[in-house]
Amino acid sequence: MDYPKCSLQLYISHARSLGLAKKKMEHTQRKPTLEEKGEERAKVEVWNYVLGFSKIAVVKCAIELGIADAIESHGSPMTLLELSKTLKCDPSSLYRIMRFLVHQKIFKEVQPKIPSDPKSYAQSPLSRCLLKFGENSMAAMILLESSPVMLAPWHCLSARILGNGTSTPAFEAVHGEDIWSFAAANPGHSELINEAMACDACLALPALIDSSLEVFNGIETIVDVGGGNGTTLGFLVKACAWITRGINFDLPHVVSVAEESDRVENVGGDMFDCIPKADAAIIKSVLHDWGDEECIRILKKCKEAIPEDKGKVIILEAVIEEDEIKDELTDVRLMLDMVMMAHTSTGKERTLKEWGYVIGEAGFSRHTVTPINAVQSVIQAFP
Ligand SMILES: Nc1ncnc2c1ncn2[C@@H]1O[C@H](CSCC[C@H]([NH3+])C(=O)O)[C@@H](O)[C@H]1O
Repeated sequence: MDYPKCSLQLYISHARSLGLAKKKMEHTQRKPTLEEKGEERAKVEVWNYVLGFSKIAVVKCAIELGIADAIESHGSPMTLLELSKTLKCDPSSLYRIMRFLVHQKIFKEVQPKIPSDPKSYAQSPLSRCLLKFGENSMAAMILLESSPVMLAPWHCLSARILGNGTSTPAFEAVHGEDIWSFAAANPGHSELINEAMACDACLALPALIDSSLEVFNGIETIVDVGGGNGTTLGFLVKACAWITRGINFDLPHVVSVAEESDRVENVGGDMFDCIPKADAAIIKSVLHDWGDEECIRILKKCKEAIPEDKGKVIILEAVIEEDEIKDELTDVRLMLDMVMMAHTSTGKERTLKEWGYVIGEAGFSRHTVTPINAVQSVIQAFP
C-alpha cells in the first residue's frame, strides 16, 4: 500500500489498526544478534572470494599496459588524458581500471590545485612494485603466477587431493609433464620462471645480507644449487669480497641462458646426480619444490659437495609457524604451500619439525634456524 511521504502518522495508526505496528517497530529497533552480524560479514567475505581473481587480473593488466612505468618515466603525477595518450589506451576503459586500482590503494589520486582541472594519478609504494624493472619490482612474480600455464593446474587441485596420493599431480594432469620438463621444452615459460625467481631473490638476499652476513664468513667458494639465472650469487659475491668463486648450478636449459659474471660461473647438471664441490652450498627455494624423499636425496648430494669438517649447507626456505604467534607473512607462506600443491608434484612448505626431519635423515649432525626479514628463514645445516 502506498502512503504519501508526509503521512507517517496516518501510516502508524493504520498499521496499528492492522496489529502490525508493534511487530514492525520491534523489527526495526532490534539490534542484529552476533550470529546475524557474523552471517552478514560472511556474505561480504564470500563476495571477495567470488570476485577475488579480478585483483590479480587487473594488476596483471596494469603491468602489461605499463601504467606504473609510464608515471615513473613522466616523473610526476599524470592525468587520465596524459596517461591514455602515452599508453595508447581508450580513456574510458583506462578510467575504470584506474578507479579500481586507486580503490585498492595501488595508485594515489592527486586533486588539482585549480578545482576545474582534472585530477591526476601518482605512484605509491605498491605501484612501484608493479614497475617492470627496478629493485622493488615484483612484476615478474605476478606475470608468472597469472600466466595461463600456471593458472590451469589450479582447476585440478581437488582431483589431486582425492585418490589418497595416487592421483596425477595437478601440473602434470594439465600439461602432461612436470614443471621442470615443461620449462625445458618451453623457453618462454622457463624465462618467466627464471625472472620470477630472480625477483624473489631480490627480496630475500638483501634481507639475508643485512641481518646475517656472518653466515658467509670464511667461505671462499660457494655453489648455488638450483641457482636459476644467478641472481642470488650476484648479490653474494658483491656483498662478500672474500668469496673468490661462485658456481651457479642448475639444469642445462637454465644455465645456458644465464649471464656469466665476474667470480660467478654457470654449471649445468642434475642435483640428483652430482653437485660441484665448494666450501659451502646455498640452496634457495628449491627444496620446497620436492617431497621429503627427494629433499633427503638432494641434501645428501649437497653434503657430498662440501668439506666434512668445516662445510655447511645454507638453506633459504619458508618455515611454517605452528604456534599461535604468527607474523604478517604467515598468510604468504601458507599460500605458497598451496602454490607448491598446484605447481609441483611433491613439493610443500615445512614446519621446523619437518625441516629437522629431512636435514637429520640426510645425515647432518646439527642445524640452526634464523628468521630474516623475508618469507624465507636461513637454515644452516652442518655435516
Ligand atoms: N634436477 C635439478 N637439478 C638442478 N636444478 C634443478 C633441478 N630441478 C629443478 N632445478 C632448478 O631448481 C630451481 C627452482 S626455482 C629457484 C631458483 C633460485 N634458487 C632462486 O630462488 O631464485 C629452478 O631454477 C630449476 O631449474
